[in-house]
Amino acid sequence: MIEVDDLVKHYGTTRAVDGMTFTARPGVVTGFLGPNGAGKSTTMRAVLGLDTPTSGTTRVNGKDYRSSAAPLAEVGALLDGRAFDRSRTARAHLRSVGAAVGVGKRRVEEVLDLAGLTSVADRPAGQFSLGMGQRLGIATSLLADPPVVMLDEPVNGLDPDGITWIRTLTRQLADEGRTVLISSHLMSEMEQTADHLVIVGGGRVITDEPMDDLIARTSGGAVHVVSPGASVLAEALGAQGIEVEQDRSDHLLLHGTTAAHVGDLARDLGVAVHELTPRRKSLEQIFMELTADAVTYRSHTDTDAAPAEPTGDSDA
Ligand SMILES: Nc1ncnc2c1ncn2[C@@H]1O[C@H](COP(=O)(O)OP(=O)(O)OP(=O)(O)O)[C@@H](O)[C@H]1O
Repeated sequence: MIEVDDLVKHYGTTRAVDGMTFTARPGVVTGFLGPNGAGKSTTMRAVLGLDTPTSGTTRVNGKDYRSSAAPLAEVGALLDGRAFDRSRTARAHLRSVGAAVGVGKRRVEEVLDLAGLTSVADRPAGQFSLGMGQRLGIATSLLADPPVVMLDEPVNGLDPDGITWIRTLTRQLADEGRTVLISSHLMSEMEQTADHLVIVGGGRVITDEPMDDLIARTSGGAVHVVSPGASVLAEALGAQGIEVEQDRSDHLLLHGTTAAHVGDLARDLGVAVHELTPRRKSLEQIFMELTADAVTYRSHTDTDAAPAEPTGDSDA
């Protein structure tokens, strides 16, 4: 478990973290999201004792991480994916970290395999692509089999195969009962990876809740229906006080109801339904709305409704 309690970190006049409180729990993949400069990396560094808080506390499994006797066996962290000697091979790098933390060669081979690096294990890490470097960083973080894993932007530089690998790996780590805290800017990816979200802006928590709750809460209970009997359905639903939008003769958009209710009503009325879809907002849309006031660095071409990333799932 990672506990962050009223954490404050000032750099001169910059309030990098301004009263951050949240808990990342075991068995759950917690997504740590926020615009550039929101304070995510500073918080992660504070948890690892790499930054001294101005005030507030952080704890790992109930203790101050700085007092840990075996820190790498307690938290596996990826903060800077390129933090290794570039002239060393991946295998030599892992063996040297392994020797420092009391982990043998067999475990090195296991994490090389886990990270998909076995075939390039004897190449100098300096020749690695950004994605391979990320894989090596993650392999290093898992060497000592830690119960807590904290990854800052792990999918940076990874190709689709690597992104899928991170998704599967983080799920597996959480299913094994580990605490997994992962920051990312890729919302469509986080939507598929995280169970729980801590969204931050301006050094503070904006929302801290399960992903499904956040999406349901902010999507407003809309349902999309395609039916040859749309008008009959629209009349019956309207009579129940449900707000109905009919944009095409056979398409309805309903607000303040559920797919189950509409499906049951259609059955009672003997109306065929060809599509019945709860409308959910994409995490990208929700993130943009929640953090609009907290964005420090915004390009001049940004618009209010501009999911930059194709999610393909916004209205599914
Ligand atoms: N060592 C430092 N010295 C001075 N200012 C810093 C330092 N580290 C971070 N900051 C500032 O603190 C704020 C928070 O930075 P931080 O890197 O924690 O944000 P972040 O959410 O991780 O951002 P990003 O998504 O861009 O990585 C920023 O304004 C940043 O410029």
